[in-house]
Formats: sequence, structure tokens, C-alpha cells
Amino acid sequence: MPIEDRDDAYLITHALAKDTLSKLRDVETEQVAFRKGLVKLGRICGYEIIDGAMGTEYVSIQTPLEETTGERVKGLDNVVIINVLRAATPFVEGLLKAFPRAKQGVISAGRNEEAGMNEDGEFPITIDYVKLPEISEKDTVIVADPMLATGSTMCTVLDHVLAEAPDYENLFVLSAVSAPDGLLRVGEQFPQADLLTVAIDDYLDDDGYIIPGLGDAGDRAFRTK
Ligand SMILES: O=P(O)(O)OC[C@H]1O[C@H](OP(=O)(O)OP(=O)(O)O)[C@H](O)[C@@H]1O
Ligand SMILES: O=c1cc[nH]c(=O)[nH]1
Ligand SMILES: [Mg+2]
Repeated sequence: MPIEDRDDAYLITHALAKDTLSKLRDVETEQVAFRKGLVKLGRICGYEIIDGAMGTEYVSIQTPLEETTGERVKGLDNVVIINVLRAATPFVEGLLKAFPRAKQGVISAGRNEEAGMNEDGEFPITIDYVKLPEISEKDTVIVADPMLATGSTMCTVLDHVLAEAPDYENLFVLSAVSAPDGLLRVGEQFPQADLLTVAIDDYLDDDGYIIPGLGDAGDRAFRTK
């Protein structure tokens, strides 16, 4: 079973996903390998979403020799992927290999780390840019961000995504590494979303970093520190 149902999330358990995430965690993995790893992980997660959540339908196929029955993934033309800048950019590049015809939305969201976490364990989030495609009831929406820490970013992003359609249900939140606090926060505020992740880590440190995590995904992919 490639996707395992846990109480707080669905775990993507494909062996290559675990292998790729382990390379991403390694402090010795430098920028290029880190970015490529995020692309690869996005592709694997995309394939797993297709396999575990979308299913196939039978279609009639004419081979060069005779007519037969084949299978086609259902709903591949009705996928929306939301890229949460900045760390999700390489992750989304990988997802697009699985969903090449997806409509894409972009939301630039950043944690105000200087302000720090408030007493409820939330960061103030600055949103600089929002450009979303029209989302229809038929669409499967995947909001991708490799890191789900306190969940402050994802909750703010989902507020924007669902502004026009608050009851929208065909919704996946996809991350590579999640902290229990973030899963809890997003799960409570957006019970209609299915939370998908490759790993649920142990806890958040005092600066809101996931432990053991993989460090700062944006900084490692973009070499900003
Ligand atoms: O769950 P949260 O506590 O909100 O943390 C997760 C967010 O933090 C990181 O982004 P960051 O703010 O570092 O911006 P960046 O992607 O530009 O590096 C990460 O990419 C998530 O978007
Ligand atoms: O551990 C963390 C937490 C937030 N953002 C990251 O990139 N890493
Ligand atoms: Mg971010």
C-alpha cells in the first residue's frame, strides 16, 4: 500500500520517497543535489497521489493490430497545483512531471521569523503575491509545500485558496516533512483537506524548525544562507 492512513495524515511510504528524503535530510547534500532531490520527491509524490487517490477508468484502444481495452487515469485534466513560494518551486517542478497539464497557482508566503512564534506557536505570515487559476468542483487541488512546521503558512495559504469556495473538498495538502503541531493545526482548521506527507517528524525547536527535519528548505535549494 503506497499511502498509509495515519490518524493525523496520510503517509507516502514508497521506498524511493524515503530514500530521496533521507538524501535531502543529509547535511552533506549540497544545493544542486538538494534541488534535484526535491524535484524527484515531487515526481514520486505525484505518482503516488495518482495511484492512491485518482484511480483509472477503462477505455477502448485501437492497437496497430486490434481493438482492446486499456486504462486511463481519471481526472488528470482537472488538477490544480498551488506552489507556495519559495521552497515549493522544485517540489512542484517534480509534481508537474506527474501532472503535466495541471493548472497552476502561485502564492508567495513567508514566515516572519524575526517576530518569532506567538504563544500559540504560530508565525505571522507575509503574503506578497497571489495568482490562482479558476478552481471548479471537478478539480483536484494539491497545495504543495515541502515543509509543514507550525502550519501557519499553510493555513494562511488555504484561506486564500478557499476564499472563493470555502466548502471545497477535493483538496490535498502535500508536504515532504511535517511536524505534529502543523498537521494538527491544519487538520483542525481545514478538516476537508487530506494531509499527505512523506514523514512526520518529532517536534519543533524554539525557532519553529522541524526536528530532525532537513533544515531550511528554501535556503538550501536557493543557497541564500
Ligand atoms: O509551517 P510553517 O511554520 O509556516 O513553516 C513552513 C514554511 O516555512 C518555509 O518557508 P519560509 O517562510 O522559510 O519561506 P521560503 O520558502 O521563502 O524559504 C517553508 O517553505 C514553509 O512555507
Ligand atoms: O524546519 C523547517 C521549518 C520551516 N521551514 C523550513 O524550511 N524548515
Ligand atoms: Mg515558504
